[in-house]
Amino acid sequence: MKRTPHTITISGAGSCRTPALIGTLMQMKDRFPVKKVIFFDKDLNRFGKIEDYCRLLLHTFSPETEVVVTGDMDEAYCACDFVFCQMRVGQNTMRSYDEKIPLKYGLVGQETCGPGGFAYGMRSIGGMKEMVDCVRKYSKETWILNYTNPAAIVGLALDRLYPDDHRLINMCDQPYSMMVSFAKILNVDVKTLRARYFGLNHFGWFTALYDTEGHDYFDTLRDYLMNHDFKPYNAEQRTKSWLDTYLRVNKMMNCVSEYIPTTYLQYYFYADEIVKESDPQFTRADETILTREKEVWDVCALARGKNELGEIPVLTSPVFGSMMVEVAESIAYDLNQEFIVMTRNTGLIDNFPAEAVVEVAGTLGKDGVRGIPYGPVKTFYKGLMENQYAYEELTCEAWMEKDYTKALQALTLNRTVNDFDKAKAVLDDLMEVNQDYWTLEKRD
Ligand SMILES: NC(=O)c1ccc[n+]([C@@H]2O[C@H](COP(=O)([O-])OP(=O)(O)OC[C@H]3O[C@@H](n4cnc5c(N)ncnc54)[C@H](O)[C@@H]3O)[C@@H](O)[C@H]2O)c1
Ligand SMILES: O=P(O)(O)OC[C@H]1O[C@H](O[C@H]2[C@H](O)[C@@H](O)[C@@H](O)O[C@@H]2CO)[C@H](O)[C@@H](O)[C@@H]1O
Ligand SMILES: [Mn+2]
Repeated sequence: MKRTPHTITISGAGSCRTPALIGTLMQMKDRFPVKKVIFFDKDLNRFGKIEDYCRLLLHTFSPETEVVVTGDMDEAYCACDFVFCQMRVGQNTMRSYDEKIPLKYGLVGQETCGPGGFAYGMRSIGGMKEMVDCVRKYSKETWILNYTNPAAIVGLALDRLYPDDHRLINMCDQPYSMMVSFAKILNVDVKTLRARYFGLNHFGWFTALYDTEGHDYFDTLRDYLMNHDFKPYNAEQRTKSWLDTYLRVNKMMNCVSEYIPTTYLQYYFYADEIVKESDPQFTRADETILTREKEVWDVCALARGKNELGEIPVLTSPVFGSMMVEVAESIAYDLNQEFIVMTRNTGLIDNFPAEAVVEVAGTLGKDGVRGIPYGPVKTFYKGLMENQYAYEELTCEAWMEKDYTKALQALTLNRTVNDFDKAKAVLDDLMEVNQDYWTLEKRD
């Protein structure tokens, strides 16, 4: 049966992931056809680096698709079926501060974890609220598929701000990416793999892995990871920093091996070691500018002024882009495909607060996310999650109430910090450089 085509708005269209997202959308155009693509960014100069390439891909593979480029929020959000949201509020300039300021105090400097994730979260909540308010001014029907980070903070804040909005969905590609890597190790088709998983975003564990025929792969995979380096599915394209990030999954499993931890848990278990290995003058923000951004922009430059694709490569994204399109497809055509999803807990993890936003296996369909009940989690994991959830909750409350004390409490609770004085020092520095994005008031 022919599938109804949809109108999508890409928010944060200037992202260096957009060209590969469009390439993937074109690869999957029969599964999720698009009648109109609206590219929206607050910085159209940045989108300008990739605009000709994106237009050329759409023109080549789906000439019937209408293309709109706009810097006007109302035009972007007034009439779309789906928003694919991938904004980076503050762009790479602010990512760089997020990563470098904590390192000054011997603290983890990371995009989504620790003080950097806190500062980024405080920026993202504002940008996301502005977007959701604008979309909802026009329609309650539009699906908002959010990938903006830190998804844990953004997801929790949006759940608190829009508690009845089941068309507002937050996703992370990290569990998906790990499953693609597991499939490669096991030499099986990832489409046949199903997982059981629990945690918070960027703070979770795989606890089961089997295929649609019921073959259980978990013990085989665990044994493999106890004895072999964990490499991402696309190791040859990864920088050393990402390869090291995957290797610490082995390291974590050499201590506690009953489950498979997601990569970013390492920032909470090996904070000191990671800080020692970090260069405070050159962090991941610098690396992405010199690698991914440059490579993408170089390919896109080949399309400037061209009417035909010819030998210009079609960028695709087997994780970030594929997941986005599969999520939209599953919702649009009510396929109820399984993903690792973020959702309000409401008893899915039955010994964890009902109002937390957790990450578990679940399905996506016309009614939104349906989490699969997990059951209780064991004390070690529950303790870690409770601590992390308290940090996330205080971060959201600090933003909503502009409360300095709550921000300080949040940072002190964060396992990568754990020290009042360091928390205060890093908070004061972050607050200073984030003045245009968020403010806090001292009330004592
Ligand atoms: N959920 C996940 O697992 C996952 C995976 C990868 C990336 N991400 C996130 O996706 C986003 C994009 O990442 P990237 O590295 O490709 O970003 P990028 O820095 O290349 O591009 C982000 C774009 O967002 C734009 N932007 C900033 N504020 C905006 C706003 N209010 N409205 C619309 N656009 C705005 C910027 O101008 C920029 O062009 C980030 O938030 C990143 O953390 C999430
Ligand atoms: O440092 P970056 O910008 O390269 O990546 C930050 C993102 O990292 C995670 O996504 C990874 C994923 O874990 C990895 O396996 C692979 O597929 O690439 C993804 C990045 O494209 C994380 O989930 C994201 O939230 C981060 O933004
Ligand atoms: Mn993620």
